[in-house]
Amino acid sequence: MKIKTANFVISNSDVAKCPKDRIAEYAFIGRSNVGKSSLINMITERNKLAKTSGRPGKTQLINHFKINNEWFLVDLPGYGYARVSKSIKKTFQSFIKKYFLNREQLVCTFVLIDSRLEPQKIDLEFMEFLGENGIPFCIIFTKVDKLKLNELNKNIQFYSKKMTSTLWEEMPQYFTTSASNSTGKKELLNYIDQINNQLEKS
Ligand SMILES: Nc1nc2c(ncn2[C@@H]2O[C@H](COP(=O)(O)OP(=O)(O)OP(=O)(O)O)[C@@H](O)[C@H]2O)c(=O)[nH]1
Repeated sequence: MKIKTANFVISNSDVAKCPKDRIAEYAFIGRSNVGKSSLINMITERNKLAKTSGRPGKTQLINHFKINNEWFLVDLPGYGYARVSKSIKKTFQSFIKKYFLNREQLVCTFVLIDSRLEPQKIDLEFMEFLGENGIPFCIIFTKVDKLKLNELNKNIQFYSKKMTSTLWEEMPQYFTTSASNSTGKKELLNYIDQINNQLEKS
């Protein structure tokens, strides 16, 4: 898929105020600082579509971007940012939960995981929440340029073992990406394209 247009539509914290268009929606979420904004900019080839910084926790709203006038890319707040207050955390969690439980247009959620880290409780719990509620998701292992290939494979294997030894029958579909060298861009966009084509036919 070639990204021809990528337009910011709206930011808010209320799922009822999200765009009404009945087009496929793909959400991106992960722990603060996982590289979500960088990934969004990499796949859309826009330097500043999503705001990046070394400071974790800037994305605090549900941000809708319309891609090629065909689908929505949604940039969600990072979870697990320790420096926000407990009450802010609670509000985050409740509006994010509402988004997932109520957004009918959502066809796939991409859960971003830093490829260098061991499985984190907060990510596993979040995927559990998605699974329990029948919300389809894939994993994206980010920042793979920071690892050697054998280290990356080892980490993914470890992740897969952890998931399949708990709640999951198999490792969910996953992608490996780097915003530094565009690894994974084609695969991710092809995957979205494939789903969009299937939806168009059905
Ligand atoms: N080496 C490398 N660094 C990356 C990559 N992606 C992001 N980074 C760096 O990681 C830091 C966080 O990146 P962001 O894209 O702002 O992360 P975010 O997940 O949007 O952050 P929040 O707003 O906290 O949700 C920045 O310093 C980026 O330059 C990557 O693929 N490779």
